[in-house]
Amino acid sequence: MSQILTIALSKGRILEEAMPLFAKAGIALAEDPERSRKLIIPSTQGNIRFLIIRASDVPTYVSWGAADLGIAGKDVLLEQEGLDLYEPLDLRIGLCRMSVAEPAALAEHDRPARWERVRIATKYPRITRQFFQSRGVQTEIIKLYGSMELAPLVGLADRIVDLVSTGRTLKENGLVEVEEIMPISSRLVVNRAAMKRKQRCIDDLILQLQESIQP
Ligand SMILES: Nc1ncnc2c1ncn2[C@@H]1O[C@H](COP(=O)(O)OP(=O)(O)OP(=O)(O)O)[C@@H](O)[C@H]1O
Ligand SMILES: O=P(O)(O)OC[C@H]1O[C@H](OP(=O)(O)OP(=O)(O)O)[C@H](O)[C@@H]1O
Repeated sequence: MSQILTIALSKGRILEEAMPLFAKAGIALAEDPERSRKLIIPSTQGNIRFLIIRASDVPTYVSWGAADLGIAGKDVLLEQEGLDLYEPLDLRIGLCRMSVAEPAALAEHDRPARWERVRIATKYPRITRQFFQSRGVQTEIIKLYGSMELAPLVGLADRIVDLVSTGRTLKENGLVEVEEIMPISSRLVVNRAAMKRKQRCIDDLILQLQESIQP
């Protein structure tokens, strides 16, 4: 008898981009989570169910074993301390990059190689601290939960660290990307105990998803 697998993911872009991968593996959600208010959604394939949660909560559910697997951005995974998750697959969805950006006027005469002290607004204080520390730059970090692009426009910070994809959000707010910190994509993460207890089901799912990933 096959065991039940619980997969945690977030609504919005991850759900949108992950659904075609699951569909290629023969797995579909029984209800559309963008319409339903249900937080546990069964799949059409009996032994898999989905938990619909905030993107930044996915690692928590998986590391405590409340979900066996999850899909989370590398940004979210790197930002949370002390995670012990197995990360078997880069799903190559949610593709973007983590970058430092600043007002175009500042960028005209700014020299990133000469930064000594910067004031940065970001949702990612840990990644930001590590990046600037590795370059010997002192940071004052202002933690925000969204709309980082606003901060330099109203004097809350000189610069931001945020995700960039098309660059449209930066452009429409008069900001430019000055340094790329790292490329970002979403990963399949697995609870370590579940990996042992439900090894066959999880291995099968990993293999199926691997075949669905765009080269
Ligand atoms: N513009 C983008 N293009 C591509 N991928 C992105 C983009 N912005 C974010 N992502 C990726 O998608 C993931 C989920 O982003 P989403 O915007 O759905 O959630 P969120 O609002 O950041 O999370 P939370 O609700 O927990 O604050 C991010 O962690 C990141 O890996
Ligand atoms: O380069 P672009 O294609 O414009 O994408 C970048 C934007 O996407 C993300 O925000 P998102 O749309 O997820 O909004 P939120 O994080 O504030 O929910 C990110 O925080 C940027 O603001």
